[in-house]
Amino acid sequence: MSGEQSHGSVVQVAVGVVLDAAGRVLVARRRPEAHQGGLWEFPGGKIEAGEDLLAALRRELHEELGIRVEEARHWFTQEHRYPDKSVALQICLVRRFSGEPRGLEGQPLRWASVAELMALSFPAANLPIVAALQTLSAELPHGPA
Ligand SMILES: Nc1nc2c([nH]c(=O)n2[C@H]2C[C@H](O)[C@@H](COP(=O)(O)OP(=O)(O)OP(=O)(O)O)O2)c(=O)[nH]1
Repeated sequence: MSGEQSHGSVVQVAVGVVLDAAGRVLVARRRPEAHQGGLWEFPGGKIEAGEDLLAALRRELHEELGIRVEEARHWFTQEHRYPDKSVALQICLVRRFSGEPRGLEGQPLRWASVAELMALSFPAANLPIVAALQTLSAELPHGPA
Protein backbone atom coordinates (compact mmCIF):
# COMPACT_ATOMS: atom_id res chain seq x y z
CA MET A 1 0.00 0.00 0.00
CA SER A 2 1.44 3.37 -0.95
CA GLY A 3 1.77 6.17 1.58
CA GLU A 4 -1.02 8.19 0.04
CA GLN A 5 -3.53 5.43 0.70
CA SER A 6 -2.57 4.76 4.27
CA HIS A 7 -5.29 5.38 6.77
CA GLY A 8 -5.76 9.00 7.81
CA SER A 9 -3.49 10.66 5.25
CA VAL A 10 -4.86 13.31 2.92
CA VAL A 11 -3.58 13.51 -0.65
CA GLN A 12 -2.82 17.12 -1.60
CA VAL A 13 -3.77 17.87 -5.19
CA ALA A 14 -3.07 20.98 -7.31
CA VAL A 15 -6.14 21.60 -9.49
CA GLY A 16 -6.31 24.20 -12.27
CA VAL A 17 -9.52 25.90 -13.30
CA VAL A 18 -8.19 27.13 -16.65
CA LEU A 19 -10.31 29.86 -18.19
CA ASP A 20 -10.28 31.12 -21.77
CA ALA A 21 -11.16 34.63 -22.94
CA ALA A 22 -14.82 33.65 -23.33
CA GLY A 23 -14.96 32.41 -19.73
CA ARG A 24 -15.09 28.75 -20.68
CA VAL A 25 -13.35 26.19 -18.48
CA LEU A 26 -10.97 23.45 -19.62
CA VAL A 27 -11.88 19.92 -18.54
CA ALA A 28 -10.22 16.57 -19.20
CA ARG A 29 -11.46 13.02 -18.92
CA ARG A 30 -9.60 10.85 -16.41
CA ARG A 31 -8.16 7.64 -17.80
CA PRO A 32 -10.46 4.68 -17.12
CA GLU A 33 -8.10 2.80 -14.77
CA ALA A 34 -7.28 5.85 -12.58
CA HIS A 35 -8.90 6.66 -9.24
CA GLN A 36 -12.26 8.24 -10.21
CA GLY A 37 -11.51 7.01 -13.74
CA GLY A 38 -13.71 7.91 -16.71
CA LEU A 39 -15.06 11.03 -15.02
CA TRP A 40 -14.27 14.58 -16.10
CA GLU A 41 -11.81 16.60 -14.05
CA PHE A 42 -10.02 19.88 -13.90
CA PRO A 43 -6.40 19.30 -14.94
CA GLY A 44 -3.85 18.84 -12.19
CA GLY A 45 -2.29 16.22 -9.99
CA LYS A 46 -0.66 15.39 -6.72
CA ILE A 47 1.65 17.91 -5.07
CA GLU A 48 5.05 16.34 -4.42
CA ALA A 49 6.63 16.40 -0.98
CA GLY A 50 8.10 19.84 -0.32
CA GLU A 51 6.67 21.28 -3.54
CA ASP A 52 5.02 24.69 -3.62
CA LEU A 53 1.34 24.67 -4.74
CA LEU A 54 1.78 26.94 -7.75
CA ALA A 55 4.97 25.14 -8.76
CA ALA A 56 3.02 21.85 -8.70
CA LEU A 57 0.24 23.42 -10.75
CA ARG A 58 2.70 24.72 -13.35
CA ARG A 59 4.43 21.33 -13.52
CA GLU A 60 1.22 19.31 -13.86
CA LEU A 61 -0.34 21.59 -16.48
CA HIS A 62 2.87 21.58 -18.49
CA GLU A 63 3.15 17.77 -18.32
CA GLU A 64 -0.52 17.09 -19.07
CA LEU A 65 -1.42 19.92 -21.44
CA GLY A 66 1.82 21.44 -22.69
CA ILE A 67 0.83 24.93 -21.55
CA ARG A 68 2.79 27.44 -19.49
CA VAL A 69 0.83 28.97 -16.65
CA GLU A 70 1.44 32.72 -16.56
CA GLU A 71 -1.10 33.93 -14.02
CA ALA A 72 -2.72 31.77 -11.38
CA ARG A 73 -3.92 32.13 -7.83
CA HIS A 74 -5.19 29.81 -5.14
CA TRP A 75 -8.98 30.09 -5.01
CA PHE A 76 -10.09 27.69 -2.25
CA THR A 77 -9.47 24.26 -0.78
CA GLN A 78 -11.98 21.46 -1.24
CA GLU A 79 -11.52 18.45 0.99
CA HIS A 80 -13.30 15.20 0.26
CA ARG A 81 -13.23 11.73 1.72
CA TYR A 82 -13.72 8.95 -0.83
CA PRO A 83 -14.23 5.42 0.49
CA ASP A 84 -10.64 4.56 -0.47
CA LYS A 85 -8.79 7.85 0.11
CA SER A 86 -9.10 11.44 1.25
CA VAL A 87 -8.08 14.34 -0.95
CA ALA A 88 -7.55 18.06 -0.43
CA LEU A 89 -8.06 19.74 -3.78
CA GLN A 90 -6.18 23.04 -3.88
CA ILE A 91 -8.25 24.86 -6.47
CA CYS A 92 -6.39 27.48 -8.49
CA LEU A 93 -7.83 29.92 -11.02
CA VAL A 94 -5.63 30.11 -14.11
CA ARG A 95 -6.39 33.33 -15.92
CA ARG A 96 -3.40 33.51 -18.27
CA PHE A 97 -1.34 30.83 -19.95
CA SER A 98 0.64 30.39 -23.14
CA GLY A 99 0.40 27.56 -25.63
CA GLU A 100 -2.56 25.58 -26.92
CA PRO A 101 -3.73 22.87 -24.50
CA ARG A 102 -3.32 19.33 -25.84
CA GLY A 103 -4.07 16.05 -24.12
CA LEU A 104 -0.44 14.94 -23.89
CA GLU A 105 -1.35 11.84 -21.90
CA GLY A 106 -4.04 10.84 -24.40
CA GLN A 107 -6.83 12.33 -22.31
CA PRO A 108 -9.81 13.88 -24.12
CA LEU A 109 -10.10 17.64 -23.50
CA ARG A 110 -12.92 20.10 -23.94
CA TRP A 111 -13.70 23.70 -23.24
CA ALA A 112 -17.07 23.98 -21.52
CA SER A 113 -19.17 26.93 -20.43
CA VAL A 114 -20.25 26.82 -16.80
CA ALA A 115 -23.73 25.82 -18.00
CA GLU A 116 -22.23 22.95 -20.01
CA LEU A 117 -20.23 21.77 -16.99
CA MET A 118 -23.48 20.95 -15.25
CA ALA A 119 -24.15 18.16 -17.75
CA LEU A 120 -20.77 16.41 -17.24
CA SER A 121 -19.99 13.65 -14.73
CA PHE A 122 -17.36 14.72 -12.18
CA PRO A 123 -15.87 13.09 -9.09
CA ALA A 124 -17.96 13.96 -6.02
CA ALA A 125 -15.24 16.30 -4.72
CA ASN A 126 -15.73 18.51 -7.77
CA LEU A 127 -19.39 19.34 -7.28
CA PRO A 128 -18.66 22.30 -4.95
CA ILE A 129 -16.16 23.58 -7.54
CA VAL A 130 -18.82 23.60 -10.24
CA ALA A 131 -21.18 25.36 -7.82
CA ALA A 132 -18.50 27.97 -7.01
CA LEU A 133 -17.97 28.58 -10.74
CA GLN A 134 -21.68 29.20 -11.13
CA THR A 135 -21.56 31.79 -8.36
CA LEU A 136 -18.45 33.38 -9.86
CA SER A 137 -19.99 33.62 -13.31
CA ALA A 138 -23.11 35.22 -11.87
CA GLU A 139 -21.06 37.80 -9.95
CA LEU A 140 -18.52 38.75 -12.59
CA PRO A 141 -19.75 40.27 -15.85
CA HIS A 142 -16.54 39.13 -17.55
CA GLY A 143 -16.09 35.96 -15.50
CA PRO A 144 -16.79 32.42 -16.64
CA ALA A 145 -19.77 32.19 -18.99
N1 LIG B 1 -6.45 16.33 -11.10
C1 LIG B 1 -7.60 16.20 -10.48
N2 LIG B 1 -7.75 15.27 -9.50
C2 LIG B 1 -8.97 15.19 -8.90
C3 LIG B 1 -10.05 16.02 -9.26
N3 LIG B 1 -11.12 15.70 -8.50
C4 LIG B 1 -10.74 14.69 -7.67
O1 LIG B 1 -11.43 14.14 -6.84
N4 LIG B 1 -9.42 14.38 -7.92
C5 LIG B 1 -8.69 13.35 -7.20
C6 LIG B 1 -8.48 12.09 -8.00
C7 LIG B 1 -7.17 11.57 -7.46
O2 LIG B 1 -7.45 10.80 -6.29
C8 LIG B 1 -6.42 12.83 -7.04
C9 LIG B 1 -5.47 13.34 -8.13
O3 LIG B 1 -4.53 12.43 -8.41
P1 LIG B 1 -3.99 12.17 -9.88
O4 LIG B 1 -4.13 10.71 -10.10
O5 LIG B 1 -4.59 13.09 -10.91
O6 LIG B 1 -2.50 12.61 -9.64
P2 LIG B 1 -1.24 12.44 -10.53
O7 LIG B 1 -1.41 13.26 -11.76
O8 LIG B 1 -0.10 12.74 -9.64
O9 LIG B 1 -1.34 10.92 -10.99
P3 LIG B 1 -0.55 9.60 -10.67
O10 LIG B 1 0.84 9.99 -10.29
O11 LIG B 1 -1.30 8.90 -9.57
O12 LIG B 1 -0.66 8.87 -11.97
O13 LIG B 1 -7.42 13.82 -6.83
C10 LIG B 1 -9.87 16.99 -10.31
O14 LIG B 1 -10.76 17.76 -10.70
N5 LIG B 1 -8.63 17.03 -10.88
